[in-house]
Amino acid sequence: MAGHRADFQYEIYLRGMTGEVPRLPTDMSRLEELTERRLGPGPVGYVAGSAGNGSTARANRAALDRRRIVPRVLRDVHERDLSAEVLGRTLSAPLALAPVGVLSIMHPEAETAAALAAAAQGVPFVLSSASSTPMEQVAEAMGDAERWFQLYWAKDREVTRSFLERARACGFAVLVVTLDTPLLAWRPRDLDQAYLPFLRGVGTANYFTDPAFLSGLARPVHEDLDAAVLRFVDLFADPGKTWPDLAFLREHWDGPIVLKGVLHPDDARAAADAGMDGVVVSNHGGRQVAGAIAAADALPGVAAAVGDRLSVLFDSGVRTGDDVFKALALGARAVLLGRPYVYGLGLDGRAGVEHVIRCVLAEFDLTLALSGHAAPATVSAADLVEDAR
Ligand SMILES: Cc1cc2nc3c(=O)[nH]c(=O)nc-3n(C[C@H](O)[C@H](O)[C@H](O)COP(=O)(O)O)c2cc1C
Ligand SMILES: O=C(O)C(=O)c1ccccc1
Repeated sequence: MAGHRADFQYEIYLRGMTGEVPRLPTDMSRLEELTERRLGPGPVGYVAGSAGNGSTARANRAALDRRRIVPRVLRDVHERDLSAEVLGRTLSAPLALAPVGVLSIMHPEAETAAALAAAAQGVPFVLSSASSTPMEQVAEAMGDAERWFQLYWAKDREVTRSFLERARACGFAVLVVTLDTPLLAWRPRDLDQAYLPFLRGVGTANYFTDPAFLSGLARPVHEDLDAAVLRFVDLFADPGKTWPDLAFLREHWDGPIVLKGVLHPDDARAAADAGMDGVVVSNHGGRQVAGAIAAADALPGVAAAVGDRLSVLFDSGVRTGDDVFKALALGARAVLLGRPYVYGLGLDGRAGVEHVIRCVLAEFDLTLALSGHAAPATVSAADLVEDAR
């Protein structure tokens, strides 16, 4: 078989023989602290911050840390295949980059740099509705590399319809509908600094280039930024939506649809009943409901309820390759990587994002092999124990 993701390890050691060491740490759980030190409070506070006193974000980590892998030995793990079947497609590894808005606050090349890194590493990129780069521009840079579009389901039907049309026309294959953010939660780190990027017109590029959005403005955006921002704030999300409204999305999107932010098995069953194709078990990285259940604690229940009907994806708290392994063992088919790649972007642009993806996948490949598996599909609940709380 051609190379393994784990070969990145030898590449690093080989380079070391000429005196070179990696520009960024190889322990992805160290990136947050480094980024905070290098980039200063405003933007990093927005990325690292979460809802309430941060207990949900901490619970996400604790729920993964509490699960321990029980490795098996003397199984043939010489040749490994990391590919994963998700939403009727084959991914090269059970990993994609999570939708994260306003990436220009981390790096001037923003979403384009992250998308190119994902494309180069062969993992799907999920572009946020709140991207700082118009979707057409990101799509063009990506060529035919796998890309998914995350929808913030707007109050205005015409804006939603227009986003879906644009996303389809520029080659986004999967629609990820985020349901846990009908309102922005109480986020003390942002409140204390009175800092929200899109109030300055950052992260609104898809809206400010959209004909349906622009038709509701009395004057062009460059003449009245405040009015444009107010229209964005008013319509970007809709707390009035209910389950029957999903029919509208099913009607206007003919590819797979994934509901992001599902934590209850009954909501997962309702997603399947509504003709959806997948769910992302996620609490938005602890940024929405303060005090919410840890995403990893919600995962087994959702997987048991719909794992045979839907592709179950997972995010919130994934930092390292062993976290990816644990998520698979708890029932996920694939994992979305969030903050770590955003820190990689802030620290070293596209190269930083590539570094993060390569580290996580190399570590995952090694964890898989060292635990006695040659492919993700054989990982199961039997590979984990749970520490007593
Ligand atoms: C700065 C930031 C912005 C985000 N923006 C979006 C977004 O626009 N749409 C969305 O669905 N999720 C968004 N998320 C949530 C991520 O998709 C993902 O659920 C979360 O980052 C997972 O938690 P983790 O990064 O702690 O692993 C955002 C997260 C962060 C940190
Ligand atoms: O900050 C977030 O978590 C988020 O999802 C978001 C919401 C609106 C605009 C940009 C990002």
